Amino acid sequence: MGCGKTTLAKKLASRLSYQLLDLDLEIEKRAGMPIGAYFAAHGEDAFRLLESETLKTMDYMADAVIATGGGAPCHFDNMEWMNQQGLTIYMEMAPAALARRLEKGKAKRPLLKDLDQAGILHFIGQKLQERKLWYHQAQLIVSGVNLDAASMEKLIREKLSGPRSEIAPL
Ligand SMILES: Nc1ncnc2c1ncn2[C@@H]1O[C@H](COP(=O)(O)OP(=O)(O)O)[C@@H](O)[C@H]1O
Ligand SMILES: O=C(O)C1=C[C@@H](OP(=O)(O)O)[C@@H](O)[C@H](O)C1
Ligand SMILES: [Mg+2]
Repeated sequence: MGCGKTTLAKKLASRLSYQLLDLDLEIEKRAGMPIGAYFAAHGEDAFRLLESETLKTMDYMADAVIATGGGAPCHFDNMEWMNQQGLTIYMEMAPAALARRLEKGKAKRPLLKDLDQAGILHFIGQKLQERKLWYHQAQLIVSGVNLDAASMEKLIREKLSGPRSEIAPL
């Protein structure tokens, strides 16, 4: 949460003229309500089921940039599934930098909405620790700090032209 997936996916899709999808928006369309309301009405376990089902059944073109929510890779076999579909990227950032960015947007994130700044920092640190097992399965790991679409495109092209890449070039 907060590393800039939603923001950068939009810019990257526009730069590459690729389709853009944000898994959270697709979930909101299916649920007919914002994620915060879905969490409040049905709880996190139901959200994770809907998230996994949406991830695996939404229509997307071969040329697509897809931003997921930060928890999506860490439930069910979602990460393995994504790794079979395309190039997965983890935008890594330190907890303090994430917490600073998330203070403003916490109302939209049900897991953070009731926490103060110190609470967000603690929660993010704990989640990163729990989730790194999945995040480190990403095929490309980049720093999310000061990352713009041009730099991201360059990093992706370098990865795809690498000697052991099994993914078709852009
Ligand atoms: N490169 C960046 N530099 C500074 N702030 C950013 C950057 N990218 C995103 N943000 C801000 O950080 C917050 C989280 O961004 P968002 O794209 O929603 O992240 P995610 O989808 O990973 O949770 C937003 O307030 C956004 O404006
Ligand atoms: O990390 C998480 O568990 C979540 C991240 C959110 O997406 P972003 O990572 O885009 O904020 C959203 O899916 C939901 O609030 C849960
Ligand atoms: Mg997002």
